[in-house]
Amino acid sequence: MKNVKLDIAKTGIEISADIEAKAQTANALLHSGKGAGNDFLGWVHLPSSISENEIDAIRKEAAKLRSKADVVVCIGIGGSYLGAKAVLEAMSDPFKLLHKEQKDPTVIFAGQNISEDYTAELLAALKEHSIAAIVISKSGTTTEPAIAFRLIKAEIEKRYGKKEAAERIVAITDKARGALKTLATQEGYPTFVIPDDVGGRFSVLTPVGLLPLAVAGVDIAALVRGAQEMEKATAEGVAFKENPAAVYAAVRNILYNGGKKIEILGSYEPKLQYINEWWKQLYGESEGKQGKGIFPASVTLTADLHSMGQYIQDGERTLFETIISVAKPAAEVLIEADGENLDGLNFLAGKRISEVNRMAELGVQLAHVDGGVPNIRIEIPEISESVIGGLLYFFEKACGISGYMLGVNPFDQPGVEAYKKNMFALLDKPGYEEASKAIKARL
Ligand SMILES: O=P(O)(O)OC[C@H]1OC(O)[C@H](O)[C@@H](O)[C@@H]1O
Repeated sequence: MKNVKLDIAKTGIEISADIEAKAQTANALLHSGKGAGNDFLGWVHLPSSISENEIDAIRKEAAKLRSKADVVVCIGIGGSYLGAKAVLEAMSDPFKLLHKEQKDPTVIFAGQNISEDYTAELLAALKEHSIAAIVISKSGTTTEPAIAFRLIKAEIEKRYGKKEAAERIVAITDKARGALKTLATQEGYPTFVIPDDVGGRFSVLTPVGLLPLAVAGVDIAALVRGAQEMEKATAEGVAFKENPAAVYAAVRNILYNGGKKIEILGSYEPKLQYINEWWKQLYGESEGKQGKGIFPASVTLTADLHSMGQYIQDGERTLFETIISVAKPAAEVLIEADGENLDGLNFLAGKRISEVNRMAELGVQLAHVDGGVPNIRIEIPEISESVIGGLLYFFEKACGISGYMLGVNPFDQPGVEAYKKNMFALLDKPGYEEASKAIKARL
């Protein structure tokens, strides 16, 4: 697959016929729909099922928000946040806001925490801008985004009136259930549906990811195109060695069973930092259950070599590393010669920054391998919408395969409820009276 080249040579692993067969069976199970959690397999064929009309409808709504607001607040958490955030960061100039001219509205995020300071500073900054909001929640009942939306909705209504608020707020939620659906219907907000059979962490290629990205000026058709190509490249019937998702899942499985319990995803391109965060939810919620699962961690390089490098090189040998390696930077910056050479860097004169970055990457790879950290390399040709779309689907497909190989249902997240019950009990939510008494006694 040209957009995702998987190199497992530095893991030192030979994949046995048995593991290969297990990976192929797991992939076939995703396609047959006979495995655990099979009511959440809508993402498998999602890319190829997105129609031009759907893309057009999303673009149309995005154009409306773009025309009305210079800041669009995107409210959501977990799978209703991380996909859009990840792609937006990957596709954005990190210094965009320093430019005097802004051609696209700024998409910012809320509802991904319950920090009073974050909320206060956000509301204060919004005062200086025309605003709109996209509120996203599959269940329609998640506390963090609901609180943020209550405040942003009030701000929009106060400024523009209720009628205009319905032109500036878009809801993305379940087709029928949940408080957000009821509210959106009552207030007359335009609404996009998150399909029943697509779980939050697999929803980046639904309006959940696509609408905020279209508002920000990201080419969503290219994103989807890249995912469609990857859907084909990882389909059932593709030979194991040709299917990067199956190979990645198989190698992870072997490493895990050999005692490597922590996977560190990293990249030498800081723009990909939130791809790591999106990936952590995808793999953490899908695999971390029944006392099992690789713990997904991440680093941004080379920054974290100066903080986590020591541990990775020399700490507990329970780690392996997966590096997303970008073959071609979009820009070119040369290191110049300096007459005085006081910093001693003239040996780098005439080289591109990316050459130094590449040598850092290759040097680190060998050092970590020598230190007992197997290294998986995922090479992508560039950071573009279609490549990122392919990368997202690659990780999703590999996650489904990997979860089935591990023997868990990769599509539920029962463990997430425990903290919610405690929080509601502590906040005296109606219906939690008994739990409230019990938990307060434990404080
Ligand atoms: O989209 P929502 O229903 O608001 O859910 C947002 C997030 O909340 C959770 O508690 C789940 O663990 C996540 O899987 C989900 O993505």
